[in-house]
Parts: sequence; C-alpha cells; structure tokens
Amino acid sequence: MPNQRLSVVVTRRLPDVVETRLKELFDVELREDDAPMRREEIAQAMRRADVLVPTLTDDIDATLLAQAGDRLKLIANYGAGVDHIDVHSARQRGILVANTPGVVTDDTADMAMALMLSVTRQIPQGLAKMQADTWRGWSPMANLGTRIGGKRLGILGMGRIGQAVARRARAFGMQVHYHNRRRLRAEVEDALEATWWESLDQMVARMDVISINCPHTPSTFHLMNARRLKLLKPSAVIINTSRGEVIDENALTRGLRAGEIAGAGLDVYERGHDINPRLRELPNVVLLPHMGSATLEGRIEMGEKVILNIKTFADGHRPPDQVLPGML
Ligand SMILES: O=CC(=O)O
Repeated sequence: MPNQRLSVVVTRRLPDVVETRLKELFDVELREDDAPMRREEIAQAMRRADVLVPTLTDDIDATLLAQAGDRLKLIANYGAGVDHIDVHSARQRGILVANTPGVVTDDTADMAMALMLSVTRQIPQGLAKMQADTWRGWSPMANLGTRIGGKRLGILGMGRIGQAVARRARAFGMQVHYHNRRRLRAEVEDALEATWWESLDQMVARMDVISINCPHTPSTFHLMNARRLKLLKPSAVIINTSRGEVIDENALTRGLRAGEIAGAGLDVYERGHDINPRLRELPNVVLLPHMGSATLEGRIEMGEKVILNIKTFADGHRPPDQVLPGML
C-alpha cells in the first residue's frame, strides 16, 4: 500500500530515537508507560492497526490472532525470537510476521561468555565478598574457580548467535563442539575450528560447558530434559541465553541441587520471570534478568530493523526479515 501512512501500534516503550522516527514515518500509537499491554488491549489494537509491533512479553497466540480484524497485515516483532507469536495462525490469516535478527547476535554472545566466566570464576561470590567487606586479603587457596581455556564447549544451536559464541570461545582458548540439525558448510566449520556432533547425547556427555543457542520451537522444547541433563559430567556447567523452555528448569534445579551438574548461568527461564524459587537459593548458579541483548546500541538497531520491515512492506514488498512457518 504505497503512499499511505500506515497505522502502527507499539506495545512497549522503545528508545527515543526509534519512537521519534516511527512518529515521522507512520501514524503510530506509542506507549506512555512501559507496562505490557493487557491481552484485551492487544486484541483491540489488532483491530484498528495495519501493523502491530509487539515484543517477547506479548503472547500473540491463535486465540488472540482470531480476534484481529481484517485490517492487520503485519506483525513486526521487536526482537529476534518469535516463539511468542503463532506464526502458523498468522499466516493462515494472511498476516505477515517479521523479526529483528542479526542485531542481537554479538550482544547475546557477549552475555553467554559473561555468564560462562561468572559461573566458572565465581565473579558474583567475589563481588558479594567485597560488598559485605569480608575480604581479608589475598590467599593462594581463596576464590578458586575453574579455567575455561582448554576446556570443551558444546554449543547447542549453531546459528548466528552460536557461531558468535564459538568465535569468542576460540579466542579464550576453548575447544568448540556443536550440535545443530544441519551441519555447517565445511569452510564455515573450519574457520570456527568447530567439531560437529550428530548425536546430542554423545556431545552432552563429553563437554565441560554447554551453551544453549538454539531458538525455542516445538522440536527444541525441553531438548535438555531430565534424561539428557543426567548425561552431563558432574563438573559441567550449562549456560542459557536463548529461551528457558529449551531446558527442563525443574530437572536442572534438581541436578544442580544434587551436585550432578556443577553450575549454571541463566539469562532466560521456562516461565518468563516466574523462576523456580529453588534456583535462587543455589550458590553455583548465576541468574540474570533476560538481558542478553540489552545494550542501547542493540535496542536502537532493533528499532531500525522494525522500521525497515514496516517501510518495505508499506512500499509494497515483503519485509526483509519475514519469518515463515517453515523457517522454525
Ligand atoms: O531475547 C531477545 C530477542 O528475542 O530478541
């Protein structure tokens, strides 16, 4: 629909520069405060807007999509993961879905490394000591962590983010292994010096650190289930910067409590911010509030991607970051 100002509803507050640009280009409704919209508000928005810009805190399921009017043509998600959107239902209703891949890659990979080092080098424990003023000076046997250099890192999901983690891990001297539905092309694998495992079970059993970097889809739900978690070496550490649903959180908590897994660094949880309370009590766990992609630069670039997706659609083309059900 060229030469027409599209009506766009955005469900959360975004960086100022992004909101300003959206106002220049579209007939946009922005949020006054940052509270997530209620389901009913989203349903209403989907009846009056051409484009909805939701985020991962909005559950755009089939029931909600059934309430969308004929007007809604595009869901331009602010974020890379689209597991909160029923992409199949949207397609059946002729609603396009787009996301913001690429711009969250490096920030999320940085956070995976930060979590890995936090867990293995006990950084939060060191910080707590300093804050409690209980440090009484250097001692050879105090604050002993584990070295990551020379250790085996198993990356589960070798897409953009997995590969960015691999490059960082190589720079830290780790041996990189990965499991992915599809094996990487030989030259990509060689450049990353990464070893492919066809069997996830076999890889899991041999790694010192596991990093979860696959998206959450029906086939990755609880990929790290109780049985597989039991295959981990008791000295192994698990890092998750992807989606909580890939790990059975209760089984992980049990394994950590029982000493069957040495530690975990988690940025994401199975039930959003409703975290298994027992996880909080564990000393060998570093928990972060889903901040893997949280840099101002990244958030602005995500906004630029959303705008490009909407603008391209407004010009009568497919959004560059269209998500199709078959891609999941
Ligand atoms: O988790 C963040 C994203 O999906 O962009």
